[in-house]
Amino acid sequence: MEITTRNNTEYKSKANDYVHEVFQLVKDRNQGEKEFLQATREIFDSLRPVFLKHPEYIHNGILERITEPDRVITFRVAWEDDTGKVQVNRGFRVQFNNSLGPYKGGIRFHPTVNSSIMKFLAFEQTFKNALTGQPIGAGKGGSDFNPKGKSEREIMRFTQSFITELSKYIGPDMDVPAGDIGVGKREIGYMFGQYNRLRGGYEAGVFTGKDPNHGGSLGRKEATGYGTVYFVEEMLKTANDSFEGKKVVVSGSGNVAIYAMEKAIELGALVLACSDSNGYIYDPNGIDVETIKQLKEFDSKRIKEYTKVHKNAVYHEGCMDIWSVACDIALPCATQNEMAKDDAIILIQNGVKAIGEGANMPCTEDAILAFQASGVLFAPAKAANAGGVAVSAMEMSQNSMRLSWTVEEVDEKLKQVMKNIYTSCYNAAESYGHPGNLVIGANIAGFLKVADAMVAHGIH
Ligand SMILES: NC(=O)c1ccc[n+]([C@@H]2O[C@H](COP(=O)([O-])OP(=O)(O)OC[C@H]3O[C@@H](n4cnc5c(N)ncnc54)[C@H](O)[C@@H]3O)[C@@H](O)[C@H]2O)c1
Repeated sequence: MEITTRNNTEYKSKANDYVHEVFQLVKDRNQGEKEFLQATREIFDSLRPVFLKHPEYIHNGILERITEPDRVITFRVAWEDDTGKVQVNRGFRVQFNNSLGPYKGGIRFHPTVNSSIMKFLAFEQTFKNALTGQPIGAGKGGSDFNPKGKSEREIMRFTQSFITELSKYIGPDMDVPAGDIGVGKREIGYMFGQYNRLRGGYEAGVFTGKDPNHGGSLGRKEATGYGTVYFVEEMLKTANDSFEGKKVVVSGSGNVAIYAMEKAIELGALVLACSDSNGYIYDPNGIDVETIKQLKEFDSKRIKEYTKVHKNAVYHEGCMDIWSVACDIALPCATQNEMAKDDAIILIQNGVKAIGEGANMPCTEDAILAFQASGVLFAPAKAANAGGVAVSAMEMSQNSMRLSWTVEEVDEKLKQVMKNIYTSCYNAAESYGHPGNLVIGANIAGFLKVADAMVAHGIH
């Protein structure tokens, strides 16, 4: 494509046509994959101004290539339950883009896992990992296996079967998985053990999120939640504000939610509510994170048990109503599409000032638009929750060097990464004509890094 005059009307329409045509192509090729199409649509909308400045990306077909995964691996996972019955689940690994480094992204065990969800997560990961500034590509994997109600041995047998197949496609310089929903350090431990058994060696850098006692990084467990709060803190700073004295609501009570609450409290906030998939608790005295840790990390109990220890707290059945709790800052940290437009409107009416996405794509497109239209500060997931993968990349470095950094060293580096991410999102939004819009800023800043590497590596 020959483009000589930039920023003129003719070229503007060429850039728009390009985005429109490629989106049509993506839609036709990925019919019915609603989460994946939702994620691509958001990116495409943000990138229009980029193609106005950079016709070379059109010339190199970057949008067509960046939306097509390098490969999607689907496989059968057969395993035997405690009664001796054979069970079959489906396993996935989407290796989306390795222009910046080995594929990197978590593994999710949840009954809702399907091809669309895997692809959306891996696609988002492409931009997120680029934003960290570290040498990591992007992938995501998982299975529709439901760990709820399974015995420890069933989880081990399933995980070993899953990794026996996946081991053919991963490795420290090839693809480095980590945890996600339903996959914590216990499951990573089983995967790591089985992988090494199959390979007959000890490849420390093949998984991240390992136990710090054997190859994991200190500070990894806390990284996503802490990182989200560090990012929101930077965002608040530009509005001369902080977490001090703020009322905060956090959805979820898993890995991300727990450490987001912990850091917000450390910075002087009062966390009023948190949830699990059954319901939410409201504690007017402020959520006691140690009780949540005990319930979720050690006892595997439902969140309603919290009220047995804290008599002032109230349990509400149904997790979605958590957004009716009035707050200054809302941190959705549970799952995708958990905050819809109606929730956004209630939050806005209740005076919310800032939103930080700890989970991946927790807010629907309508909800984001409503926040932006009302001047609510909005921190998008691919920037705000990149702290987890950033510390995962630090785990890879430590494994390669065969040494361990202290928790303070890791936290300091994490803080710096989150500040850098904030600055690059902020600057990209400004230089492409959308000051303050961090959704657009994150998409553009992440895209530019990957796109430049793709151009440099030639067409393939
Ligand atoms: N763990 C990480 O390092 C990391 C990094 C980046 C992004 N994420 C994303 O953060 C989100 C949470 O991941 P996690 O690692 O904390 O998982 P987790 O399995 O530790 O916790 C998930 C929590 O959400 C709750 N939940 C599920 N559906 C819910 C709903 N509809 N409403 C309220 N609560 C609900 C579960 O009960 C659980 O408490 C996911 O979107 C994940 O992809 C995680």
